[in-house]
Amino acid sequence: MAVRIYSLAKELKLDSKELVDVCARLGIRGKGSALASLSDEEVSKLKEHFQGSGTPSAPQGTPTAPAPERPKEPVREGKMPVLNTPRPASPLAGLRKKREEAAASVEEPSATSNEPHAEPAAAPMEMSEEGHGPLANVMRRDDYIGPGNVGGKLPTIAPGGKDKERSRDSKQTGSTPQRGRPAIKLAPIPITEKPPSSATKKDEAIQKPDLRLPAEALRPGKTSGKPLSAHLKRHEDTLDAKKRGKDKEMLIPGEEIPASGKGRRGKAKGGADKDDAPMLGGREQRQLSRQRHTLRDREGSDEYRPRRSLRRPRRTGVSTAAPRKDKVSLQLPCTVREFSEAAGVPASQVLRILMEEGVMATMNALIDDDLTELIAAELGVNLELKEAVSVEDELLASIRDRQDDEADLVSRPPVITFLGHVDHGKTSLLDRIIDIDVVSGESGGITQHIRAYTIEKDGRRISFVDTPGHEAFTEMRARGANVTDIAVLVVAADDGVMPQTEEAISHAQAAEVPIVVALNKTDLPGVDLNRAMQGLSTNGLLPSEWGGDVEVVKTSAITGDGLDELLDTVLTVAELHEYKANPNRQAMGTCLEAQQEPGRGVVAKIIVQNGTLRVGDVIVCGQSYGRVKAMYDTLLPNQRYEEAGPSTPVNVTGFDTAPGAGEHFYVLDDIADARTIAESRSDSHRKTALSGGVQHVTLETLFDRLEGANEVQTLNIILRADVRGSIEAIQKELGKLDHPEVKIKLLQASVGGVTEADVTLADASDAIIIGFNVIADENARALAEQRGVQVRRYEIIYKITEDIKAALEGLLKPEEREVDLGRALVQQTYKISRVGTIAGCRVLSGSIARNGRARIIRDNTIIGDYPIDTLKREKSDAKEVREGLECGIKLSGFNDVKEGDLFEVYKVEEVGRTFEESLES
Ligand SMILES: Nc1nc2c(ncn2[C@@H]2O[C@H](COP(=O)(O)OP(=O)(O)OP(=O)(O)O)[C@@H](O)[C@H]2O)c(=O)[nH]1
Repeated sequence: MAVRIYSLAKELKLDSKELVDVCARLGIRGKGSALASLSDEEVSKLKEHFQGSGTPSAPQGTPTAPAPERPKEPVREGKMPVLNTPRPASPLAGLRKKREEAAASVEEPSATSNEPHAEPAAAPMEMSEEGHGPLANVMRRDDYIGPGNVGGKLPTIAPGGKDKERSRDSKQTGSTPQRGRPAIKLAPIPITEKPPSSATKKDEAIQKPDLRLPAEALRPGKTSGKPLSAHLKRHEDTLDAKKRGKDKEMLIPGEEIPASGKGRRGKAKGGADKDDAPMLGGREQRQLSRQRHTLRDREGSDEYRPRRSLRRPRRTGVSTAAPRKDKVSLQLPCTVREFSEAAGVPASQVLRILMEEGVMATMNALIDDDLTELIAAELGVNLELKEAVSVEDELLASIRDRQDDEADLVSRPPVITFLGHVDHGKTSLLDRIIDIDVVSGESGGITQHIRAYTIEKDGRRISFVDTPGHEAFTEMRARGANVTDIAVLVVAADDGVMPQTEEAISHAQAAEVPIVVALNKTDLPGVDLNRAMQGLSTNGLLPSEWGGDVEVVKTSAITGDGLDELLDTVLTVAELHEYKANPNRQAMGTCLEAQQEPGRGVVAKIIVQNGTLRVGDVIVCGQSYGRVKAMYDTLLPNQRYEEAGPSTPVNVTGFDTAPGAGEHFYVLDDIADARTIAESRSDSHRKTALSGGVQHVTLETLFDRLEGANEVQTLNIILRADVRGSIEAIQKELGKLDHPEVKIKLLQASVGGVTEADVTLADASDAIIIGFNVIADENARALAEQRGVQVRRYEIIYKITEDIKAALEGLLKPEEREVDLGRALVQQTYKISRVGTIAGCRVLSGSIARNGRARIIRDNTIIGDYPIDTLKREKSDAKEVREGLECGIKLSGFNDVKEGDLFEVYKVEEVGRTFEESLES
């Protein structure tokens, strides 16, 4: 089983990129990305490598000795002020001066690497005389505890005293015990690095303390959290108070004054001396002097107000970024923005990882499951997937999943669709059937636009859905609407089974509906019914009169022969299948088509599949919703109905917009719910469209589909080949492929080029198309691209099975890729002696390049593949000739070019691997 590099990296606790590098070093080729897969052999090789190198975290083969364990210190919880170096202009100028003096008098610390930051930082604050300086009360708070003694005894180092803790420490480390140091109280610092060994400590040069006082430490606020700023604030107030006189103390509104006389007030009253002044400097000092000035001017006046507004509000500096999370709960697929918000990492970081993987994305781009996993692995985030629960799921699940009681179920009319080759008589037969009904007086005039109607035969009702062809029938299936219960395959007795008959059979079989054959035009003289029956047998429909299980009814739309029998047969098949529904529930069904009609608004032709639809019902269908205003008969435009039961087609008005053909409709209780569902669908539809639409299975993605799937999967294939012999040979080869987890189902195998119908069928059945020695026509190619259907071309039979086998094992490696350049039609040929045949061509699409190769297509079949020898445009050599222009092409080694031949020009190139391709590498 292949394993992705990033998964293995995760397992080995390595960086994906590191593992990619190791792959390169070990000679494991083609693993340029963390998404690349590794075979079992490669995985073992890598694991062996890491085992050999001692530890996976040292892929270079240099095992690192584990750092000595330092006894764990309990870290106090809560906010830790990070100490940053103050700026010169800060009001701490005086303080800094004192600190420097203190630093000079204090011996350089020889503590461990995580200590010097905090220890000296606190020192200056304690440098006030006898520990009674302005900071003393702040720093004496229990919040500040010396390192190495957190949670234990406060390691107070009194000036001139002996610090027992430190002496002990010094003995251990071999450094000189320190004496006469000022009292130092330190805040605990979370330990982020392992301390160096004692040996390292000895050798380590004594460093100057790195003093950092953070902005937070200087900011005013609640005194408990910001000691320095609180101190400064108090200091200013002291000065103010002093200036205003002993008895006149100005209180700043909102400012708290400590009740205790030991605080700043006590000090102020005790006489703030001039030594306090240098504690302030820079901007604050200037502001203060201005304030004092004003105070002096206004003292005693009534309009006096403290000049608080002179101080600029300081920025809080609070980060608004979401905190980074270790575990992320996400619903996939998600956008870059959603991932970044959920994980609390900057989107730019996510985009950078994507870029490193060669994926250029934007904030709103959807990232698929694998990439999301990769990003999570790169960021060390644990990804937890949430089940997608849409509004629709919540509201409609109960309706959809509601199982009807057996007792509530009643028989419903079967829904019949007529399929078959063009001009074999589908419309004529249906017209005739309705004529019968008209004759019986049960239905009125026939409108040719009607595509769904119900008739009665011997008191039993039958509903017909007259889709224009099997493609429309399949189109409906592609949208998940299998409205048809029984398919009537119309085969003209004179023509027999034709290409479109074969297609129709495939479509009906893929839909897994019973087929009844109407062998039509039996009135024609000299028709060979046996030949038609033979054709049906060859295509897997063995007539019942030949011992098979397919009912073949001989009909004539002209004479009306066999029509009753056809209807009887259909009703019998329906009885066998027991189509039932519960008319006593809210209606659900499918929209067949919808259009905007002048005067009536949106008119949707719908078929009720279960329940009963009534006028006034709230209805939601795809991205449309509304209340049923009126219901009309599908044959008689003015015939109104109040309700429509199961299997009844009706024209409905009341939708806000025209729902799409094939969309399911549901009746809800609340119009607000209907609106919510319609809007949420419209949103998700837009999202899907932006992310490139639905992706069908491809041989490259087949393996991914199999991974993690519990049930046996089916790989649906539509085969097109040049001759029937090829089909038989390929069928035989495919039959040999036996995989426990995958069943290969050949939905259709026919001769000729790939058509739009094939693509529609592949779209509806999630199939891949294999073209053997044939190509896809222009429309089919465009449709396949639009629908995301894979069309693979082969010229060697065993290569097909080889590729499928490789795809099943997840090892399909397209090293070379054919890039289609353009197509040119041969309009004239010129034979030039000693040169050969020159084809005068017109470029139909794309462009023709001189370094390309051309496949020669004659009658939809590839007859050869040759490199372009010469490309001329108006007598001069050309490198490239674009669409719409004429040119002369001489092929190397092929002179039998004929007018009407098509050159399909392509080039083979080693393409830089796209994401999908890299999945299988
Ligand atoms: N002799 C004879 N002619 C028939 C019969 N059924 C249909 N036709 C003729 O065959 C032609 C094609 O019939 P349609 O009913 O249009 O065939 P279709 O299969 O609906 O054709 P498309 O809708 O184009 O796919 C018409 O000229 C019909 O008159 C039949 O049973 N006998």
